[in-house]
Amino acid sequence: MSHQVCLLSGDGIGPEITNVVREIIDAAGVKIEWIPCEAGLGSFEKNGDPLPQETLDKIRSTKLALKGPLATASGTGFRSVNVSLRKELQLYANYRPAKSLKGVPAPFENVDLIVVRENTEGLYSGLEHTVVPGVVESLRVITEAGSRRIAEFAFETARSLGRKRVTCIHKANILKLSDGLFLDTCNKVAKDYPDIQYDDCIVDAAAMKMVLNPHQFDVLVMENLFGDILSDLASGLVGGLGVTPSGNLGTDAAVFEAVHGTAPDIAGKNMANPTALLLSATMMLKHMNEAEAAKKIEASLFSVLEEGKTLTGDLKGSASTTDFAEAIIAKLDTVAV
Ligand SMILES: NC(=O)C1=CN([C@@H]2O[C@H](COP(=O)(O)OP(=O)(O)OC[C@H]3O[C@@H](n4cnc5c(N)ncnc54)[C@H](O)[C@@H]3O)[C@@H](O)[C@H]2O)C=CC1
Ligand SMILES: O=C(O)CCC(=O)C(=O)O
Ligand SMILES: [Mg+2]
Repeated sequence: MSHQVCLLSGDGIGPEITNVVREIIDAAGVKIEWIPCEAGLGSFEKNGDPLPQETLDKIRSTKLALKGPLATASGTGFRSVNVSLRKELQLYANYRPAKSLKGVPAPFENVDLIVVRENTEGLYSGLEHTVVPGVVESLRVITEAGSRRIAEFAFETARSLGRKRVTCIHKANILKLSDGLFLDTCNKVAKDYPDIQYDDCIVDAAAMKMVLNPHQFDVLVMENLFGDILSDLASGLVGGLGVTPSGNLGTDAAVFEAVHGTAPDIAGKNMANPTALLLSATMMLKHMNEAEAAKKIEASLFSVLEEGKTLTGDLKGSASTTDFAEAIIAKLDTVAV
C-alpha cells in the first residue's frame, strides 16, 4: 500500500537535505506518494503567504509531513512558520532525542537523552505588543491543560521506551505563577506513574549539569523556550545539529523535521549533513508502521558513520551531502537488520 506524505522542502539547506532523504527512503523501497507543499520564504515571495491554507489542509488530510527547516527573520518579518504549523495543527509535543552515534565526533560517549518540549504555549504564543514606545511586552502563556498533556506525553514516552526517570525543567523560583503551574502540574501527573522515577531541576542549573555530565539525565520535560534552547544544547553533546532529529506530534497530525534550522552559512553548497533529517524520517517511518525500512535505513546510516570514510564537514569529513547519501544508498541492500 502506498502512503501519502506531505513534503515541505524548506529554506536554506532544506531542499538539499529533503531531496537526498527522499531518495534514500525511495531506495529503501517504501511506497510513498510525496505531496509537495509550499511554505516559507519561497511561498511568501510567490503567494504573499508563508503558510498557505492549502498546505495546512494537505497536512490535515494526510496527517503526516516531512519538513525541511524554514527561515524566520530576527526582529522583523512574518511570524515563524515553524511555530504557526505547530500551533495550527496542535502538534503539542516536540520529541527531541539526543543519542551518541558511533563515528560521530562529540564531547561525550553513550549519551542518551530525550528532550520533551511543550510546542504550543510559553513565549512562542506570539502575543507581543508595544505598551508605549520603548516598552514592549511578550506574554508567556502556560495553561494547566497544556502542561498536563505534555507531562503525560513525557511519562507515557518514558514508560513505552522503558526509560527510568522523568525530570521537569523549570524556573518556578522566579516565574512563580507560570512555571509554578507547570511544575505543580508535572508533580501531580508524576503521581500517576509510580513506576517512573521523577524529580525536577531549575533550568540554569540543568544547563550546567547537562554540559558537565549528561549521563545523569534521562527524559526531560519542559516548556517551549527552555525546550528550544536545551535541545540545541543536547545536540552539542552528541556531535551537533547535523545529527539530531525531532518529531512534532499531536493527536491529529505529526510533522517530522530536524532540530536544526536553515544553516544559511552552508546553504546551496552541497555541504549539509542530512543525518538529522534522515533520523527524523526514520522516526516518521516507524510512526507509519514501516519499522523494517526504518531499521534498514538506520543500519546503513550507522554503518557509513562508523566507517568514517564518507562524512560531511560538520563531522570532520570532506564528503558532500550527495556523496554521503549515495554511500548510505549503496549499503541498503547489504546491511543486516
Ligand atoms: N524548525 C526549523 O525550521 C528551524 C528554523 N530555524 C531558522 O533557521 C535560520 C537559521 O538559524 P540559525 O540560528 O543559524 O541555526 P541553524 O540551526 O540553522 O545553524 C546553526 C549552526 O549549525 C550548523 N548546522 C545546522 N544544521 C546543519 C546540518 N544539517 N549540517 C551541518 N551543519 C549544520 C549551521 O551551519 C550553523 O553553523 C533562522 O531563520 C531560524 O529562525 C532555526 C531552528 C529550527
Ligand atoms: O521557528 C524558527 O524559525 C526557529 C524554531 C526553532 O529554533 C526550533 O523549533 O527549534
Ligand atoms: Mg531551535
